[in-house]
Amino acid sequence: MESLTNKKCVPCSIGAPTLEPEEIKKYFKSLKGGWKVIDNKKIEKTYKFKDFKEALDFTNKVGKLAEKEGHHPNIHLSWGKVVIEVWTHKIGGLHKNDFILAAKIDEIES
Ligand SMILES: C[C@H](O)[C@H](O)[C@H]1CNC2=NC(N)=NC(=O)C2=N1
Repeated sequence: MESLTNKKCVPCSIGAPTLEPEEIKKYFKSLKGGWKVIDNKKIEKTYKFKDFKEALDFTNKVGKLAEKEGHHPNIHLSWGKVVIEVWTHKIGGLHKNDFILAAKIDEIES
């Protein structure tokens, strides 16, 4: 499968189907390590940093990426740590967009 980082998030409409478990497995395999699938409804990863400022810088870069992609994670910022959760709120589950965004977050140089 072509790298997810070469793809762009596309607007998805209400009522679009969520990914089936087999599809989730397929896209999950192409992500870097550290991601977890939660109840086949969302994906989550914890990033560690040396202090609050580095965690905040990373958070801001994720925010900029999300705005560019038009697809947004939940971001939990604390001292030395950022927890990223990704799912498609509009459909209440996972969409290919979530894996594209996750792959691009992993490309961010902290
Ligand atoms: C209008 C706007 O494009 C939509 O609400 C987008 C924004 N970013 C989004 N991000 C995520 N994760 N899920 C959505 O359903 C979603 N919808």
